Amino acid sequence: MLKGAEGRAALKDMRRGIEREALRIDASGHLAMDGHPKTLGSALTHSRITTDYSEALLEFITPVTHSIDELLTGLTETHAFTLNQLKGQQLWPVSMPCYVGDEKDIPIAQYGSSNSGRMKTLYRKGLTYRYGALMQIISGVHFNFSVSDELWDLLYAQSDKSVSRCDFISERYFGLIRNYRRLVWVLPYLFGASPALCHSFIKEQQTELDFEKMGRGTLYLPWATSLRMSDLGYTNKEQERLSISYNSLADYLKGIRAAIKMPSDNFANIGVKVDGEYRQLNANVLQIENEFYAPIRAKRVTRSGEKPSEALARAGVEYIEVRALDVNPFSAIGIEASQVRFLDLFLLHCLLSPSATTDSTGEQEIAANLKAVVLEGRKPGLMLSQNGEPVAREQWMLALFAELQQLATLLDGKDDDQYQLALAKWHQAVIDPNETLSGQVMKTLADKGLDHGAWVMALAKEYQQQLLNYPLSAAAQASFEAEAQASIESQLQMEAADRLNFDDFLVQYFADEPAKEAVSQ
Ligand SMILES: Nc1ncnc2c1ncn2[C@@H]1O[C@H](COP(=O)(O)OP(=O)(O)OP(=O)(O)O)[C@@H](O)[C@H]1O
Ligand SMILES: N[C@@H](CCC(=O)O)C(=O)O
Ligand SMILES: N[C@@H](CS)C(=O)O
Repeated sequence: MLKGAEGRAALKDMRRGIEREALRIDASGHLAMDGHPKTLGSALTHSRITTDYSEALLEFITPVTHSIDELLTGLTETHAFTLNQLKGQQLWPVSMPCYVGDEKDIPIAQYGSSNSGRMKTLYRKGLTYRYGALMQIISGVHFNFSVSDELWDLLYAQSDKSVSRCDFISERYFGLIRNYRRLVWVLPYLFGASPALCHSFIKEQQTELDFEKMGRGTLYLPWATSLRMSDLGYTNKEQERLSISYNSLADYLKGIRAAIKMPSDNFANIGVKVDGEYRQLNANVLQIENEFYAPIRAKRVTRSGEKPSEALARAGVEYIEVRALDVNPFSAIGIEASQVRFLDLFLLHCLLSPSATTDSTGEQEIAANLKAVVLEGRKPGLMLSQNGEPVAREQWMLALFAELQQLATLLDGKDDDQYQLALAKWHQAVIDPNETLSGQVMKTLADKGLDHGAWVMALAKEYQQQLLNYPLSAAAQASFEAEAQASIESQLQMEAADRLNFDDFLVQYFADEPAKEAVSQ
């Protein structure tokens, strides 16, 4: 049905958005200790330049677009504008942080005196008490994705229409999510780029991982792909007991709603308000839904004051957020076009393939496969488990790539080869693990005989030059300057408009909305 011109056009018209995080560092490679530069505008209200956990952890957000070129050009322009404002500071171009002095010195992001701004900073203070600042300055790239309305029309027309179009879309996005979770290990295998880290990252952490040492201060695991996605990285054990279901939007919302109300003894021991001072938003397993660190999220753009789950309950799933990407060290903007095209194919495959619901056995298999690939994904002959049966990593990937090849050929049609070229590039990594990003990182460190930190510093400098030389148009420059100014005005207006005191604001935010079932539009 999708092979005809109409189906092909409907498939091709995907929409994408990228969020890229990067630490600001000084010329010696140490974490920048100054505040978010005023010339970048307000981190609270700017639509494209904000901060994540730390005042030094920049986050660049692209507007949603159908065009891959526009997506990556927009991301590049944001990087170039920002580098021009950083007065010699650079961006740390890998996921795992380095050269952090005392963890207590890591500045959490500040968003001003408005209630929303204070809530964002308090949330981050809670994350600090719960997980430590070092984990929270790990950087990632998030890939946001949706398919066209035309594709939904075609798929819905083919369905039995037993549910509304809106509910049909939500359930199909959850089918995508379930297939993605069964295959999520493919992403750290291909794109994981944190097989090594600076010993300073481990210093206080207990780890049973038997790291090997390289140079003066580099620790690595010989076959690792993404330590960022390991227990040492941007994950947390406390959330494993949540067992949030992806079998339907309704089940998912039930799980999320329960989690933000589930008390945690560990986090209660921190205290919520001690001697009149807040330490965290509350003592639940999740302070807010953002704290659920899953490798993929169902999303809908929220209205002002709306929680992510309320937006989903109001009008169903609008897009999905892939959160399993390390920063690509071989790109000045943290991601390259061939990765975007692979992700298009991968996510379309997850959407269009049959998708069984998952039970606890399936969840265990998903977790075991991911852990194996994160810690030793490049190991020759690595065996994984598919529907309870042992399968070699290479064999599973070859079967997957054969299916993606059909999609690539269909999307390219007669007049293009971009998807087939992208797939062919990453197919090399299926055959030879050295062609994966983590394989290339290890090869680079070995060839250059460099410490991880020294290599990353050299990259940071190279990308600084590249981005400072980027020919930012006068119009783009003016647009960034105007938005920076407007965002500062907007923050001041928010601060002036607050009527509630902070305590009452938090009470209102967490007030029990009548449970809204997932509704048809
Ligand atoms: N329909 C859509 N399809 C694909 N991408 C979308 C769609 N709508 C929004 N996006 C993208 O999703 C991203 C949203 O990022 P943003 O940081 O603004 O929101 P968020 O992720 O919900 O916020 P936070 O990071 O604080 O949780 C943007 O890159 C945007 O372009
Ligand atoms: N820094 C986290 C993401 C932070 C967040 O939850 O947005 C990462 O490495 O993906
Ligand atoms: N973005 C991360 C760190 S602030 C979170 O929402 O938890």
